[in-house]
Amino acid sequence: MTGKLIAGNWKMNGSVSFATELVEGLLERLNQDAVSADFVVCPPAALLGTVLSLAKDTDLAVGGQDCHANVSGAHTGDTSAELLKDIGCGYVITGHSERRTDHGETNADVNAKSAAALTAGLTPIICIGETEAERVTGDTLNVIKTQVTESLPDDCDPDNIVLAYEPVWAIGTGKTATPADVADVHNFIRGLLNDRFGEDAAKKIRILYGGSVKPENAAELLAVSNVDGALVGGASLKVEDFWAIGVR
Ligand SMILES: O=C[C@H](O)COP(=O)(O)O
Repeated sequence: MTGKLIAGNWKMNGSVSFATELVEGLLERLNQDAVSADFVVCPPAALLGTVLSLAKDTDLAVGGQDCHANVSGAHTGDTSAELLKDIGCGYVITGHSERRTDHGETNADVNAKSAAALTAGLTPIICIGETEAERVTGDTLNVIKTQVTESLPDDCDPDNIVLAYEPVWAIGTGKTATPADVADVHNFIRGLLNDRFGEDAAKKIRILYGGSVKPENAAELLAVSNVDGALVGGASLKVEDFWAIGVR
């Protein structure tokens, strides 16, 4: 692990002109500022070609928002991890709560997709997080434990995975978990990773926080123990805001 990882998930937003302007803005800043954070953008699949051609041979990494667990085959509308790797991606988001909800993805699905990503040579950003109902009933840590246990592939290499803790109730709502809440969950996740991989290996795994991260709260959240970066939705669509989250 080096600096913080700031990942932008554009979700189903953007256009060719939007992507061009945003990526050019990021590259301009990457060229000018001394940056310790690593930046990755995850545009919709249809914009990957545009973004990859702009980001080629730069420090801006690019990722997909999902991949299929299979290498190829009759899976209309899906994209394999191999293809993402082939076109130049370095990352892929797996198990985002919107895919778990919209497409019924289970921990087993997320595990299989993450394994496919690793096999293809991509770094999966594996998303976990409790719903509001689970939080209210005090089940947060149980849910997190199950998700971490079941979503991470058996033989995954800690060097090549990223976790993202995103409380579902904080996504796109403007509600953010308090630094104390984030610390509790991130420290708990680190403990689970320590148990599974051993402390030396587990410390290589970056644990991102996601859920209404913006320039105004980024410094506080990124200063929390075991918060190694951010997975940013809405604020990643504005170059000034996305940049300000990672460079302060
Ligand atoms: O993947 C990103 C997260 O879902 C967070 O989205 P948000 O920053 O719009 O709350």
